[in-house]
Amino acid sequence: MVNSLYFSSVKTPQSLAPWNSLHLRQPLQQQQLHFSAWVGVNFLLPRSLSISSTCRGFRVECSITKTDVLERGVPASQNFSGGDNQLTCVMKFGGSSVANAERMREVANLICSFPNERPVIVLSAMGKTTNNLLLAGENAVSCGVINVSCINELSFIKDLHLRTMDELGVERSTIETQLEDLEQLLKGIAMMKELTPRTRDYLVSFGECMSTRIFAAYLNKIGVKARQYDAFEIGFITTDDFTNADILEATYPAVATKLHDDWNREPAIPIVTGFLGKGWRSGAVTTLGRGGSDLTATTIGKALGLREIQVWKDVDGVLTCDPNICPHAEPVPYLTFEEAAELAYFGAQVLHPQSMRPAKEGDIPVRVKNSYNPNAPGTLITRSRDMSTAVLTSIVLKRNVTMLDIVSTRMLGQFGFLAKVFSIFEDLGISVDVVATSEVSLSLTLDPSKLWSRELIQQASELDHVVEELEKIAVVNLLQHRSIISLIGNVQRSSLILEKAFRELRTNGVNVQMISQGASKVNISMIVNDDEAEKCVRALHAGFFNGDLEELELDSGEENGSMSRQ
Ligand SMILES: Nc1ncnc2c1ncn2[C@@H]1O[C@H](COP(=O)(O)OP(=O)(O)O)[C@@H](O)[C@H]1O
Ligand SMILES: N[C@@H](CC(=O)OP(=O)(O)O)C(=O)O
Repeated sequence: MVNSLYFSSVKTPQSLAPWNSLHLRQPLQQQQLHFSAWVGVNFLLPRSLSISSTCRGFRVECSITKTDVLERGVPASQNFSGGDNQLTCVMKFGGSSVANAERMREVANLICSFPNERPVIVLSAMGKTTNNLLLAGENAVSCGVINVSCINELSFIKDLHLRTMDELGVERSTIETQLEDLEQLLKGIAMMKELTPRTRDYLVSFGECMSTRIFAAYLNKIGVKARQYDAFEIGFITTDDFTNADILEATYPAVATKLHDDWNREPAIPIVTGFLGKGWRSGAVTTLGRGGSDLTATTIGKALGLREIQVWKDVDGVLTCDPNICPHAEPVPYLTFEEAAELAYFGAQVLHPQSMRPAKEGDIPVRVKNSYNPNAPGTLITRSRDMSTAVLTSIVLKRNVTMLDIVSTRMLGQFGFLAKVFSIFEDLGISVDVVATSEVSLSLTLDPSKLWSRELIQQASELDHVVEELEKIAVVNLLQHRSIISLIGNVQRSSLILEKAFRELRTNGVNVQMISQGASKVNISMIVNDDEAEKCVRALHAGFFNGDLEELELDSGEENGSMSRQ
């Protein structure tokens, strides 16, 4: 018996729109609206409904009236952005920006240096705390209960947080409960000799829960009114995919209502934990995948309909390449949501892969800035940009990818081959990154983040299972330790990009094993061996960003693309 429902997406005859956009942007033409929705948290009861189960949970078909939408739905985003005294932007500060007391002081000064902003602040865990929590958990599995308090990483985490509070003049009691609970949890892990993905998420949540409490206490101490929030308590509702959960639509109205109501009751800068959510079925703490605080920030931006989302990092914006591979990589001043999403998806650590989606849906500009160098202009990510002079924007490397070569055992002209292959991946719940096909053969790479969110043993057996299933219809070659090099740029200049890229790779004696031009038209992906990938990226970067593109352009006779719009 289902007695509480949330309508995550609303299907009108015209479009599929997020729930709060319906209030704001879609005129309600009809008296009766028909909905297709996921069951979630308590929100609204429909007039009629039918429920069927699907692979991801329940699917609900229902209808409610226009009056229900207007009277019982959440307030529209316009309520949050319209007033003179409302919240204006999100500022997200990553672990590197709040790594110690000095950094927290600088971030507080930075926030105060924008007196016209009324920001929502999203914080990650301090410095490398998430990594240390994970290591502490892994050590707890084998160290025995009595040795838990001696785990090095636990001592490091305690010292860092206690020292930070002392240096900031914040009461140690601010995170007393969290430190006690953390040690208790590690003892529990030691007792069980097991660290499940669910426990792992609860364990790492202590990082963000502590950093936000300390920072909010510090702001209050210096006279800036602030209020701390745990994301899982204010409506961040996710799937139950521990360690890599997806945000559900229920989040937007819930978060907007909570932050908006509290602000209106008594204005205080909200300090929200990044990275965390609450699984809708389990009710347990979930995480959004590594680097997930960016997604928290863009989700809040969309939920509240804010003017801008700022993500503050330790680099001068999105760069032409990972600076750890190419130290001379330069900031990219402008990107479209589409370019930024491809870049993040194909491995640029600077942005979380899913973080552009809410910003794009809400059409809210994202600014990537450097908290160590606030005067640097950073990168502005928007719906469209001038592409008239753009060739290549950035080069991205994704390592340790698994590639499959699949050749049909049937004759040429056999239909349904690709459909069969992809239905095997669908059944096994494995997503595919890059694909290249001919009529009887197919090369593809598997999304490592989805694969790696599972237990190692499970991963290996899943790969075996994939191969076993595919071998019923094809000859399969499993190739591991490959890398995807993605060239993100103006694909209206693709011939120029390819000509230049292959010239550089040939000069370096590299053989490309597969190539694919994304349908999104901003990405050309090439697969090479892991051990030659960095060399290739450096050669490509030198060729495109320090090289003589003009010389090539004169020969190419290609038309310049003008404006990219999604
Ligand atoms: N294309 C890129 N542009 C900028 N930074 C990149 C890029 N690729 C990788 N990085 C790395 O991403 C880091 C910033 O991301 P991240 O560590 O998640 O920041 P934060 O913890 O501050 O949110 C940089 O220090 C840099 O080493
Ligand atoms: N602390 C989490 C979430 C996060 O977003 O961190 P950062 O902003 O420092 O990348 C992590 O390390 O994954």
